[in-house]
Amino acid sequence: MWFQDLFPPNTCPINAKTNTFYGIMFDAGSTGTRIHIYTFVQKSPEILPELEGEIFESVKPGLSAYADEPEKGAESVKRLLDMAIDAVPPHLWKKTPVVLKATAGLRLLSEEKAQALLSEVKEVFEASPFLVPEDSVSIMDGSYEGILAWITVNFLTGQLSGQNQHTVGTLDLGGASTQITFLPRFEETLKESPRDFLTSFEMFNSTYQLYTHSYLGFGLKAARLATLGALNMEAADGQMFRSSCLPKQLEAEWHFGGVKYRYGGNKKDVPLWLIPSVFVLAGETGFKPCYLEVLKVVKGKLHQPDEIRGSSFYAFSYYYDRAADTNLIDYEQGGVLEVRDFERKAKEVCDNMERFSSASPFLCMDLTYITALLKEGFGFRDNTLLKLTKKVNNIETSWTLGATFHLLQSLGITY
Ligand SMILES: Nc1nc2c(ncn2[C@@H]2O[C@H](COP(=O)(O)OP(=O)(O)O)[C@@H](O)[C@H]2O)c(=O)[nH]1
Ligand SMILES: [Ca+2]
Repeated sequence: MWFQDLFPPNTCPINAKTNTFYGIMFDAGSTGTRIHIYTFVQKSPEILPELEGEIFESVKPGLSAYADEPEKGAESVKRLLDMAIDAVPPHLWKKTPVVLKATAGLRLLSEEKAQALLSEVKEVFEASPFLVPEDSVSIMDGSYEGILAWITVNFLTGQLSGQNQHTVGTLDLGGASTQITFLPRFEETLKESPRDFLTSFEMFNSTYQLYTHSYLGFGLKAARLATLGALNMEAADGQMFRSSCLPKQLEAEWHFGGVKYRYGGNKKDVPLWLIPSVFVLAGETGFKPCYLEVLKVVKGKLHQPDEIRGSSFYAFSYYYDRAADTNLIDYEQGGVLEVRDFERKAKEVCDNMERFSSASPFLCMDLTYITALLKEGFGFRDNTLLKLTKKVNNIETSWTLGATFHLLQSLGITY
């Protein structure tokens, strides 16, 4: 506006009562890249800034799909960044930090390919009018992914302010990795957990000692490959991977992380050695044989803290998507489920694959994996409650908000 050039931002009439500022956080996930543009309002210097709103947009595929053409990957980031040019008022561009953090997709690429992608993105940031902090483009450590998602959910549900803090644990199921995070209440948990599963984190003038772990290769899409016996096969082209979790007659192709995979159902005339599990017979499909196949991916591979068996958790990303796809929850509202609801739905889908064939051919495998991950992986009880949420107060439940708070704090923009 005309008068903005006449006044410094803080004394500008439009900002006379409050101080508005922005933060731009990119989530470079394994299945897509997303921009979150947050608006904060600082009403007075003594109190914490309030989150006023979020602009969110996403593109597919994720950066890791551009492993061999990093400039194209950076272009997808640039298109999203152009949205921020429109969203943030020009006089605040220079004060608005922009950061990208990549998760499991880039963790699984070679160091060289991942670095090429990151440096192309850095160039896009440096050519923009925004504040580019040091280390603005990086691969995030898995434990931060869990901590920051926990901060987001507990901030949005009001558990990080005031005296009576009843924090909730969080479960995130991505394409390539999965995270579990909670604040232990019992001494036993602290004693029995591997040291690198426990971490101290400071936020909003409090220190939280959290249990968190990120399991690389245990995201929903990586688990599909593991079930098919195709994980970490760089040259999978040509080979056919079969599973009793897929419709019997299916034969198709799938691209993930820049590799092409051929996969199909467990047909009767398939040679025995092509079937992934010794417990599964040729021609067999359905929940029982599928569960056996999936079980070998998770059983004995995850730490099971006793404390979580009876507590309830917030769950999002693919937990949410698959529950919504099968009408276990409302797509917009989310809902509360028990672990056994995923098992019931997995049985229904796997034992009637023809009926669900119009949905994704992986629906049976995905629901069975989620069931096995929750029960045999983390050791949850059948009646453990899961609160499935996509948004709280219209803000995405993503680690990106926690990361933005952390960023603003480290830049001294908030404290
Ligand atoms: N509600 C919501 N879901 C998200 C957001 N970002 C990613 N997801 C979900 O995350 C899942 C994909 O995981 P992704 O981040 O690509 O893989 P990762 O790198 O293994 O974490 C899908 O279920 C997405 O719907 C977000 O900001 N909001
Ligand atoms: Ca993710």
